[in-house]
Amino acid sequence: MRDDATPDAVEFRGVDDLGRDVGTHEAFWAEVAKKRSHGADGSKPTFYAKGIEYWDGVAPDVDGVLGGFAHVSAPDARDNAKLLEDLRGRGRGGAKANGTKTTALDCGAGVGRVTSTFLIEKFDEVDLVEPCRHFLDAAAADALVRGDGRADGHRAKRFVAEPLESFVPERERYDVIWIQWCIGHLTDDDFVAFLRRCKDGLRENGVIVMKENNAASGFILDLEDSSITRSHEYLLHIINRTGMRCLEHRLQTGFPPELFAVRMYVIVPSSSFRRVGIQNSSR
Ligand SMILES: C[S@@+](CC[C@H](N)C(=O)[O-])C[C@H]1O[C@@H](n2cnc3c(N)ncnc32)[C@H](O)[C@@H]1O
Repeated sequence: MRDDATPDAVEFRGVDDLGRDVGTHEAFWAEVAKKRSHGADGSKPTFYAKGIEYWDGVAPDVDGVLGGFAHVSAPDARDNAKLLEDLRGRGRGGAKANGTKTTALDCGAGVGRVTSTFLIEKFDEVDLVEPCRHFLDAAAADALVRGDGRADGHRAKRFVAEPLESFVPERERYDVIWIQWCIGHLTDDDFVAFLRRCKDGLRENGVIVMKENNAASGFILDLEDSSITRSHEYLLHIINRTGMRCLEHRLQTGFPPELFAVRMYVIVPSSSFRRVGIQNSSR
C-alpha cells in the first residue's frame, strides 16, 4: 500500500516489450498487487517471483548479467568513477576528510561486476546484496570482487542474499549506496520504501547513486525478466515521493546507440541539499 494513499497527480503510461498497452502506472501496479504468490517470506506479487526465476536461469558471469553486452562494462565503470570523483571533489561520497574507512553498498550486485570494476577500487570496504544465490556465490568466489591480494587492503566484507524489497541497510554504515540496473524489479511502493531505508543507511555526506536505463516515455514492461524500465520523468517522480532530493543526474557516455539512454541519479537527504555545485548534464 502507498503510505501517502492519494492517487498520483501525474500519469505514466506503459507498454510491454511487444508494444501492447499495459495502462497507467497506477492501474499497472494495482494489477501487479492482485496476482500474488505465497512463499517463506509471506505473500508477494508474482511479479517478484518471475524476476528471480528469470535470473536464476542466467549464467553467473558478466555477459549473463549484462544480457550479452559485457563490452559496456568498461565505459560503465569509467563513468561511474568520474561521477564519484566529482562527488568527492564536493565533499560527498566518502571524500575521506576525516580519514575514516569508506564503505559502499552494491545493490542488486549480480556477480559483483560493479564492485570488481569500480567500487573496490574506491572504497575500503564494500558490501554486496543480491537475491540470486548463484550470482552471489560467483561474486564471493571472485578474487577481484573479494579484493584478494590488493596492496590498498580494500575488501568486500558482506555478501547478503536478499532482495531489495526486504533488505534493510545497517544504520549510518555507508558513504555510497550504489543501485545499478536492478531497481526496475521493484514496484513503485517498494522502490520508495527502499530508498527511504537507504537514507537511514547513509553516513554524513553519504549519497545514494541509482544508475538506470531510461525509457523514452512512461514505462516498458519486460515480459521476459519481469522488470520495468521507467522514463527519466518517472524516476524523478519516484525520487520526489521519497522526500529526498536529486542532487544531480548525468547521462552515461560511450554506449552503443541501440541501447536505452542510461542515467546516474545522485540522491541525498533533503537536509543536505546545497545549490552550489549542482549541475545536470544532458545529451
Ligand atoms: C541486469 S543485472 C545487474 C547486476 C549488477 N547490478 C550489474 O550492474 O552488473 C540485474 C540484477 O538484479 C537482480 N535482481 C532481480 N530482482 C531483484 C530484487 N527484487 N532485488 C534486488 N535485485 C534483484 C538480479 O538477480 C540481477 O543480479
